[in-house]
Amino acid sequence: MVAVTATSSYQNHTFFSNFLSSSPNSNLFPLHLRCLKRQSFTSDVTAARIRCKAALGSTETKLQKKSQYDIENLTIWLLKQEQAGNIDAELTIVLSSISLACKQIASLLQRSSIINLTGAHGTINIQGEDQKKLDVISNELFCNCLRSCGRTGIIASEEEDIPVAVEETYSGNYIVVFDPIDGSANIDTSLTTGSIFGIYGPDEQCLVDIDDNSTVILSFCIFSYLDAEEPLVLVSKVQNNRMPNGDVSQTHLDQEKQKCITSVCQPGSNLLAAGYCLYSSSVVFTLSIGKGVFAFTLDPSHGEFVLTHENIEIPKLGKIYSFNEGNYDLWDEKLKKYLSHLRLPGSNGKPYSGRYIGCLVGEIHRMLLYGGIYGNPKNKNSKNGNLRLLYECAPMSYLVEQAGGKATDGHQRILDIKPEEVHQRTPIFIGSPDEVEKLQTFLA
Ligand SMILES: O=C(COP(=O)(O)O)[C@@H](O)[C@H](O)[C@H](O)COP(=O)(O)O
Ligand SMILES: [Mg+2]
Ligand SMILES: [Mg+2]
Ligand SMILES: [Mg+2]
Repeated sequence: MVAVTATSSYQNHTFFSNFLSSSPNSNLFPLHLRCLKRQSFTSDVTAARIRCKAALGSTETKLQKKSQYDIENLTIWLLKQEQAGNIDAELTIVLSSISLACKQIASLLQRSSIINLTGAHGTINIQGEDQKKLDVISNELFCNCLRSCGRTGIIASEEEDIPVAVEETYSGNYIVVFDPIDGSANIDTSLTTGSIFGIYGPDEQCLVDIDDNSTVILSFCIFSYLDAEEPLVLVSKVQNNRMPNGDVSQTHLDQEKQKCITSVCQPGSNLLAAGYCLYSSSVVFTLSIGKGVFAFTLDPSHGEFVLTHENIEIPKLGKIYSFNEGNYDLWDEKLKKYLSHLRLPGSNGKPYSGRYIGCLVGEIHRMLLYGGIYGNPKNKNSKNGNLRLLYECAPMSYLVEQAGGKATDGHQRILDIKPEEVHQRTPIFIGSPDEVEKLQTFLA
């Protein structure tokens, strides 16, 4: 017998299915997976049967083959990965909550000019960028979904000054880093934008550091967000370090804050999963859990992410380069020579094509499918380029490597760099393996 209590949290179908699957009665899971499959497929299969019957007069042989009617949505895909032991139930829930946030953001972006969500929010983030309204709202949507799912301990976002701990009642183990809207300068012109995310497990070193007598895992921090009226002090599990009146000392809070930052600042090689959602003529949720790259396109008529790109492999070579050439005179000489080389006509009489969207997600999505190279190099005005290591470059490098590509800062693999700060920037060159190698010969 399973009892379900209503909560105020925003939950979707996968959260509920995982509630069932994490039930002590493990028999529920396969049964439930079968139910899910039936629910999702019944109407499509019925429609397929009717159409086949009309067209061919025979249904069976047609339906036994893999056809356009074989639809797999993100929920089913995640549950299958879970059943195969590739991810645990908790990570399934986290990923599902992120996909929910992305659907919400996609919907707002589509209507942004109509519902007054274009333009500036009037605030500046810690990196000195003017925040758009949708930078702020999308950040809240991400935070809300991650909090509601109850499986996230700490989040770090482009739009948050420091990592934020999820309050104890909702807290879980996973650490999620994200850029809620990538390419937000494109919002007001209805051009391509995206969201980027990466998921880490708890940092081992950090756990070892915690006092033995404390039961705290990752829910030790002090920050609040969203609808909380008062800053929440999340210390109830920290039994030690209390002052005589029961309060927690400022020094201790500072230490815990530092531990939160330490937990988040992991190299990309520790990522357990990463992905992006592209908001363009289609909305495409692209994901890796360390076993290849899969992309799911939002079917707006059903509100479902449907598997459309299975096991994406980046072409070894490509004929497109994406650099902001407005910075050309600010680059170093070796890089200029490389760009000049790309602009020379090749043996077929054609040079590389230059394409630049101004949105990392858009550049990477195109590159995963067509190949090529993207660069955001250091320049005379910006010694580390524009992009942030933790929630832009590392998740994208993880995806591109999973698809067979490469990512480097010019000297070392992006995934090997351990961030020292949450908003640290890094130069990046990323793309088809042979293209990145060629660039490295120019930079050597
Ligand atoms: O959109 C981006 C910045 O991210 P943001 O909107 O701040 O999340 C990047 O993806 C841009 O591609 C990049 O910053 C553009 O760099 P420049 O062309 O300005 O050098
Ligand atoms: Mg920004
Ligand atoms: Mg960005
Ligand atoms: Mg952003």
